[in-house]
Amino acid sequence: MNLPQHVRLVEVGPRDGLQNEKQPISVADKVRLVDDLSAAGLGYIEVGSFVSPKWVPQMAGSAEVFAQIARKPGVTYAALAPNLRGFEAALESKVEEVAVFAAASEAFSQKNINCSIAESLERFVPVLDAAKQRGVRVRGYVSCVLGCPYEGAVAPEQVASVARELFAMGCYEVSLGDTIGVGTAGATRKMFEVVGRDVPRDKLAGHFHDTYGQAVANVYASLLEGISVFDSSVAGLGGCPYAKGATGNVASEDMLYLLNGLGIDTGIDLDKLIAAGRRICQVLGRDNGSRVAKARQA
Ligand SMILES: CC(C)(COP(=O)([O-])OP(=O)([O-])OC[C@H]1O[C@@H](n2cnc3c(N)ncnc32)[C@H](O)[C@@H]1OP(=O)([O-])[O-])[C@@H](O)C(=O)NCCC(=O)NCCSC(=O)C[C@@](C)(O)CC(=O)[O-]
Repeated sequence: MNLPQHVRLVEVGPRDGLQNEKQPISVADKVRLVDDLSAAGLGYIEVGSFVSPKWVPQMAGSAEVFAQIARKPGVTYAALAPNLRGFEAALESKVEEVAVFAAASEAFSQKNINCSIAESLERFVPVLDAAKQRGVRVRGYVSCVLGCPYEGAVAPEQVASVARELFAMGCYEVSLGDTIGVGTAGATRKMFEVVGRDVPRDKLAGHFHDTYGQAVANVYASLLEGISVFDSSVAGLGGCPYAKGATGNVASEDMLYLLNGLGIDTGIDLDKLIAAGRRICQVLGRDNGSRVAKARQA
C-alpha cells in the first residue's frame, strides 16, 4: 500500500504528557511549552483538560494556561472535556476543539471516568449536541485499544464498537489509544483493519505509548494501513494516571524523524521541537524520552 502523502500531528505533550507529573508545574512553564510548540510549527496542540481537579490535579490550571498562551493563527488549541460541565468550561476559555474520551475496556472506563462504557457514551451525547449548536468540533478517544492494564487483551471488535459509536454521534475523528504501550506492529495492523470496516480510515488517528519501545514501529504499521493522523508528545512526556507503569507517548521528535525519512512533509522544525523538549525536561528535571533528542545531544 502507498503511504499517505500528508500526515497531521496532534501534539498532546502539554495534556497527556504533563497530566501524570506529580510535582507542581507553574502556569508560566505550561504556557511556555505550548508557545514553544506552536513556534516549532505544530498545527494542533492539546493544551489541557477540563476534568475534575480531584481526579487529575495537574490539569487544574488549564483555564489559566488557555488565558495566557500566545495563540498563533492557523493553530488549533484543544482540550479534553469529559462531560457538559467540562465542555462549558472549555468554551469559556475559548478552546477551539474539545475531545471526549471513552475506553474499549470496562475496567479502564471505571478507573478513568468512573462509569461504564455505555454510560460514558450517554454522557457524551449532550456534549456533542452542545458542540454542534456552538459550531465546535469534537474529537473522540478510545483507550486501551491494544490492551488494558486491568483486563489484559482487548478484542479489536470491541474497539470497533466504541469507535463506531463515537463516530456515529458526531466525533469528526476517533483517536485509538494504546494506553499502556503493549501493542505490536502486527496487532496494530489487525486492529486498524477491523476498526476500518466500521469507521473510514481517514477519520481514525493513532495514539501510541512507548512502554515496550514499539511506538515508532506501530506508527509505521499504521501508515501502512493508511492512517495519516498521529498523536505524539514532545520529549515522550507522559504516562497515564490510571495505567500504572505506562510510559509517555511516542516522542514527537522521533515521530518527525520517521516522517522526514519517509519524505512526508509536516512543516515542523525538528531543531525547534528538540529545543522545546529539552526546555520542558529541564523544568521537570526528568530524562528526555526522545531518542532523536538524545542522539542530537551526543
Ligand atoms: C469524569 C469525571 C468528572 C467523573 O467523576 P465522578 O466522580 O463520577 O463525577 P461527579 O459528577 O460525581 O463529580 C465528581 C466531582 O468532580 C467535579 N466535576 C465533575 N465534572 C467536572 C469537570 N468537568 N470539571 C471540574 N470538576 C468536575 C464535581 O463537581 C464533583 O466535585 P465535588 O462535588 O466532589 O467537589 C472524573 O472521573 C474525571 O474528571 N476524570 C478525568 C480522568 C482523566 O482526565 N483522565 C486522563 C485523560 S484520558 C487519557 O489520558 C487517555 C488518552 C485520551 O490520552 C488516550 C490513551 O492514551 O488511552
